[in-house]
Amino acid sequence: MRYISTRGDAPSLGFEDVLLTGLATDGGLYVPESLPKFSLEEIRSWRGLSYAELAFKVMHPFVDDAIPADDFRAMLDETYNQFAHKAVAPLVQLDSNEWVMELFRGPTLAFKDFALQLLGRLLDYVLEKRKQHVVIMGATSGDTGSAAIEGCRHCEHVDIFILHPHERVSEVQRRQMTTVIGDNVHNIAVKGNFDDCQRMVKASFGDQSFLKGETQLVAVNSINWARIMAQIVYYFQASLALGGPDRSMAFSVPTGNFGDIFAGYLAREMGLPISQLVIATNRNDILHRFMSGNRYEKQQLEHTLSPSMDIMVSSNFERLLFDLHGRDGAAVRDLLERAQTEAVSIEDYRWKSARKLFDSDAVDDATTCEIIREVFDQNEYLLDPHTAIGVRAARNCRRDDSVPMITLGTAHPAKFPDAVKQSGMGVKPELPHHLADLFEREERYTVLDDDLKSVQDFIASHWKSA
Ligand SMILES: Cc1ncc(COP(=O)(O)O)c(C=O)c1O
Ligand SMILES: N[C@@H](CCOP(=O)(O)O)C(=O)O
Repeated sequence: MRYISTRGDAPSLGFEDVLLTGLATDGGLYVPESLPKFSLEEIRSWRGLSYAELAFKVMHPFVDDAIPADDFRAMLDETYNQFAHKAVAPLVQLDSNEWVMELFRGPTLAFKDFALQLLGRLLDYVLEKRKQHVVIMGATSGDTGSAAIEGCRHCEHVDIFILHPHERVSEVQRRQMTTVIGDNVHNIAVKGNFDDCQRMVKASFGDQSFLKGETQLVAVNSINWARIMAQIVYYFQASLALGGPDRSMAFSVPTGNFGDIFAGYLAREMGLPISQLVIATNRNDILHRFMSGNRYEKQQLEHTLSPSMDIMVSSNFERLLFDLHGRDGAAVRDLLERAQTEAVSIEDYRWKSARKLFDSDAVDDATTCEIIREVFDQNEYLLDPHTAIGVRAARNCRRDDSVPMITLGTAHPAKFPDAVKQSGMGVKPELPHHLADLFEREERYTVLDDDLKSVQDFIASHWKSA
């Protein structure tokens, strides 16, 4: 399997190199040159497989011969055996034909564990083979950071630097990152927002001279293809559990960086019958505005009760635009360069083809609280604010009641006790046992200005060999 850039002007890479990359040299994102396609018969034959076995079927074509099949299987077993539920991604029914897929049963309580616990193992494997050291640089609005740290903290050949927006993540999220004390773990609180953090990460991938050629950067954000690849699997899992592929499914996806929903789009392209994908955003609704009116226009980023989705520049939207433009990298580059400074649209027929599959909704904080209360009253089931946005959008956008509607439950409510409290809920979501003493643990992090040079100087002077 070869991977090509969405901007059409970077060398194609194999899986191992794509794993060790962030942005392509032309500033684009890597995507598979062609997607594996599965027949309904083949998908049907996967009924009854364990999550790890299913993950192997779905992901192996992407990994190809870069990792021997038995080694890859062992990594998948290890990764998904550490989840707290036997089903790994259990489904909870809210109403007739309405479901939440709980993606928060991994060690750091968010969907990021599905890819990042695997990514840590993949990196360890490849770096050990190459005897190579790398510096991981990632941006987080709260969840990627802790999952990446958990996934990579034991990697011998890695230093990990995670940038989070200072005072803009929940206290639980911050502590999940900053209480992991290790010589190779570095948390930076940036006086800015998530977009500022992500901008610095991308700029650093574009020019790595601050590392003086002594090591290289690797991405843990969903700009790294391996993240998207691992997130495709649970769409197959949910569908198979509810009668797929012999019936079509709809998914509602709490969306920020557009990685999770792009994985759903790929599952469909690979042959899984999906009739609807709902983009569920908070007030930072650039994607909803684009889907409703074909106008892609950045606005001021707002702080909401769903902080992990406080994102304006959704990296993976570029991967969808690439497909919408017939994989014309030059057209994508031109569009995104213009989008830096002005509102942009795409040709009507391209936009309409996106609209055939994607619906969208934007949910404000008051409505988020309302839906948390409503679902708790009806089902005695506590939603986190991100999942609540997904449930609300699912209900608003549903096209066909006979099609199962599955909302991706992207985080555990215990990560956001303040939002739960603001919803007027009398219940306090408990942290699971392994995090019960989180508030007593020592924290370590460095606060820096929103300044690229300060961040790069910090990294240059703190990675192991520096
Ligand atoms: C809890 C939660 N829900 C939803 C999202 C949005 O996912 P994506 O960025 O893949 O669109 C994120 C962060 O990305 C998240 O942490
Ligand atoms: N919500 C994310 C933001 C980063 O998204 P990613 O999927 O590209 O890593 C977070 O919690 O950090």
